[in-house]
Amino acid sequence: MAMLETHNLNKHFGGLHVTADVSFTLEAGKIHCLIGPNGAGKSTFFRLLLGEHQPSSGKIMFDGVDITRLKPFQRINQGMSVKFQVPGIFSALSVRQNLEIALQRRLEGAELDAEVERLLDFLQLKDVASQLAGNLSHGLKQWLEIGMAISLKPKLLLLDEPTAGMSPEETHMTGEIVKQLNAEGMTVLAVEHDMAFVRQVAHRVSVLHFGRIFAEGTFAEIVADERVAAIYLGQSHD
Ligand SMILES: Nc1ncnc2c1ncn2[C@@H]1O[C@H](COP(=O)(O)OP(=O)(O)OP(=O)(O)O)[C@@H](O)[C@H]1O
Repeated sequence: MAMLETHNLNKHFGGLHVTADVSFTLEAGKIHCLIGPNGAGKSTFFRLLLGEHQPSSGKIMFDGVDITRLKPFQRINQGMSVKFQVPGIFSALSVRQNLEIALQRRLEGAELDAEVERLLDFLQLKDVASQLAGNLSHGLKQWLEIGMAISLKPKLLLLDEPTAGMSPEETHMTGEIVKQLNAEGMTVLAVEHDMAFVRQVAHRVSVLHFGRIFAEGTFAEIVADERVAAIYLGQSHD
């Protein structure tokens, strides 16, 4: 079953055709990675899914509902959640307080406390629970962000370059977090440059190029595809 589908999605910025006729399916229960060279249109496609951009034409279905014209908050209410690269945490509050605030929309009392502890443990944030979120290392901040993004138990978690700026160890740990969330039932779509992460987590990979889906398959199929290698030649991958 499809968790998310786009049908002939298009986005123009003036004369620039940035999302070009994208028909994309994200199967429920999968981890799907979206890759592509710089400027391929990954961020724009992501923002169309979130409702931060309106498509010029086409349709977006989320868990059987047409969300094409829904506002971002309405999509969140339907069970979509996003972790951006830009921090959305409260720097002047402790790690624990950040999680409490995020979870308060869903839980209270002993259930809230138990879930805060569970997330601190799961995200390896127990030792820094009383530190100010603003003082965390880059990697720990990203995991706190993931904790906040999953606080409403979304059906679909969207991750925008979740491992940007991370060490290989932090990248690996992020992959393990994502795999565990997926094992518990969450569908995940990640825009990612780091191929080690993509190899670690992706059930399926889509390659965007000039705003179109250029290739799609398993990680092994994508890395073996000479056409995909060719579009990356001469590019720095961040
Ligand atoms: N708001 C906008 N107005 C005009 N052009 C835009 C806008 N947003 C994106 N673009 C253009 O659309 C193209 C695709 O950009 P986008 O950021 O979606 O690519 P990307 O694949 O996410 O790139 P990167 O990997 O470098 O972040 C670029 O040429 C960009 O300049």
